[in-house]
Amino acid sequence: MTDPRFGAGNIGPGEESPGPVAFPGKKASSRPVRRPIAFPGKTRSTSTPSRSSAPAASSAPPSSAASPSPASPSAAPSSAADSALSDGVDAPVGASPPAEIAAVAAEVFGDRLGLAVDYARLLVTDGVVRGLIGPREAPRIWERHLVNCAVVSQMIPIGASVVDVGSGAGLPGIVLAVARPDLRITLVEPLARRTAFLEEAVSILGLEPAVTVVRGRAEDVVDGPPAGADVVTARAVAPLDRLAGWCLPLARVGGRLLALKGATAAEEAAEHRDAVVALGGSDPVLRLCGEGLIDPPTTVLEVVVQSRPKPPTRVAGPGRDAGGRSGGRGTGRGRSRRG
Ligand SMILES: C[S@@+](CC[C@H](N)C(=O)[O-])C[C@H]1O[C@@H](n2cnc3c(N)ncnc32)[C@H](O)[C@@H]1O
Repeated sequence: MTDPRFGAGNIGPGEESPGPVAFPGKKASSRPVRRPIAFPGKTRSTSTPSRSSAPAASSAPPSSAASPSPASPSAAPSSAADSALSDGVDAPVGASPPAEIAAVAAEVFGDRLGLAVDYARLLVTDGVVRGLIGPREAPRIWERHLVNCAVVSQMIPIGASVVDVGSGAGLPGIVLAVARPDLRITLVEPLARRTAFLEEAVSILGLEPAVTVVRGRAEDVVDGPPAGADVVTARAVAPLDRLAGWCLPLARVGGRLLALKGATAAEEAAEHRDAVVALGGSDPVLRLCGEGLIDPPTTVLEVVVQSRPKPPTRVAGPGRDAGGRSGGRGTGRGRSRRG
């Protein structure tokens, strides 16, 4: 079944090679790029909220905390953006999409824009207060984080199961869950302080039961519920070789790792190609997401699982058993780790 929001060209999770998924009103723009890419300087100005008061300092829940209220499905994107922008004048910096990115935010989040606003508000209030997001990120939360992550949704088939490794404050996992209610998403994060925030965010935003939070390291949860995923995502977690060692075992054969990378992605792909292939992955392919929407587009290294990867190598040491496990069976709930 296809979701009209993401274009008729989308395929089901059982198929091997995903066609790019179009955003409403956009033709699909993801394409393989096998050479290093020159990244142009940003032409969009970093976001200056059109309305703001003081820097985020409140831990107040979002306006629609108990029952998120996405913009009306019938509303046109521009209407949704206008509605999101029409919060009270005391809205914290970054809570609403700044004017220069409002139309793009409306396009990528569609009728879930209101929910995205609720999540942005959580990030720039609680997320900043609790040290999960740097205060300097608040004014650019939409451009650098929310939209930047949401455009990766064009590479994820309808109804897919997704594991987001190293979610931190929910990037890209919660963003994808907000943009794509058809996905089943497991957020894997080892640090207690972060999983506490993730669990609260999932509850506040009403993302259950589609989103599950698992506390643990990716290499330790491989025998648990996240395994066998259609797609594994990771952003700013580790170099590609290490990431492949952790993430490929979490995906089914034919499933994919989507590693959100920066400007040196092509070099990283070349450097770690042999290690990735030795782990059972394909040649990494560099893809650009959100072309025509954001500048620069989001850079993703895509690795398809070709054969069942060997279990991750674990090193015995303090706090780890002979198999290298850091304890428990992966969910890690209840164990005390530095958060
Ligand atoms: C730099 S943060 C990035 C967080 C988020 N993905 C983002 O883009 O904002 C890296 C995250 O990876 C987590 N992490 C580190 N090693 C991990 C592992 N082996 N398995 C799962 N998560 C891990 C860290 O706890 C941290 O939350």
